[in-house]
Amino acid sequence: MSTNNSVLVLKVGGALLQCEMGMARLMDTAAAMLANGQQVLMVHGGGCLVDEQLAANGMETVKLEGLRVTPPEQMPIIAGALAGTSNKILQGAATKAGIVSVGMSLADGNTVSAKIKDERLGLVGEVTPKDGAYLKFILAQGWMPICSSIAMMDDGQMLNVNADQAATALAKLVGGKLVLLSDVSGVLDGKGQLIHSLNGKQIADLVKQGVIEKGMKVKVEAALEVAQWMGQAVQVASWRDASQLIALAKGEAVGTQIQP
Ligand SMILES: Nc1ncnc2c1ncn2[C@@H]1O[C@H](COP(=O)(O)OP(=O)(O)O)[C@@H](O)[C@H]1O
Ligand SMILES: CC(=O)N[C@@H](CCC(=O)OP(=O)(O)O)C(=O)O
Repeated sequence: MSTNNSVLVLKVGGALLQCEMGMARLMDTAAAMLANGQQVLMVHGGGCLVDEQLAANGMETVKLEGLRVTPPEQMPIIAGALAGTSNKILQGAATKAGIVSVGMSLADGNTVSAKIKDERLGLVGEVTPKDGAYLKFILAQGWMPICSSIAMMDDGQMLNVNADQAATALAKLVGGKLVLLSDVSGVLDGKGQLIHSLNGKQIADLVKQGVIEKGMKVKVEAALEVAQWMGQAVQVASWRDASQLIALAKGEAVGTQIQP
């Protein structure tokens, strides 16, 4: 496949949305990149907002290996929290930083194909790249797409997709460079120290040892899939760390490099 490094796919985790300063710093970084002619596609989660909204509606949160079990009655709340609240909070921060953005979801523009991932997870989706025309149009204007991880099947059924897996499909679609930004500085070892580089075998070992678990397991596996597809490292880093953002803007390696 051809790799086009001109698009930077930045995935941000939900905890960012609860940190005004983190959002402002990240959006200022993105604004500077855009001003430099760098195309930026932002993909976001919002797991903690979903947890809050479900609790406020008297509903329970159940996760299986980092993925939210999504019964049909929870789907409207989850879609509201991700495609609604989370998406618009980020769009607000982007607008404040002077970025022209397009708030969207995986359901827009024929961008991905979506199907049920595993019946045990309910309305959880698995997405594959379909048509990049809509995203490429937005990017070509110098605008920044801000994409939530709500997808739709051909019959109109909404699906809840893990946002790291959403970013994987979009990075493949645009042949972009993927950076997964979380609330931790990267993948940490059993002593809480940053691991600078990981390959597939090392990831499998750390998962087996229980050092990499839950959301981080989903994240590193998503990163590995893209690293192998692109033939280049995918970075897992932090939106919290101002120095990582500065390094990122310079194109330097930050956080943990997930090697193909
Ligand atoms: N080895 C590990 N290194 C770092 N974080 C880990 C590790 N194992 C599990 N985690 C957990 O994974 C979380 C990041 O995954 P997740 O909550 O899905 O992030 P995000 O919402 O940013 O996508 C960390 O905050 C941490 O609690
Ligand atoms: C299926 C599944 O687990 N969907 C996730 C989507 C949001 C997400 O991934 O948010 P973070 O990036 O903040 O973790 C969820 O419902 O929490």
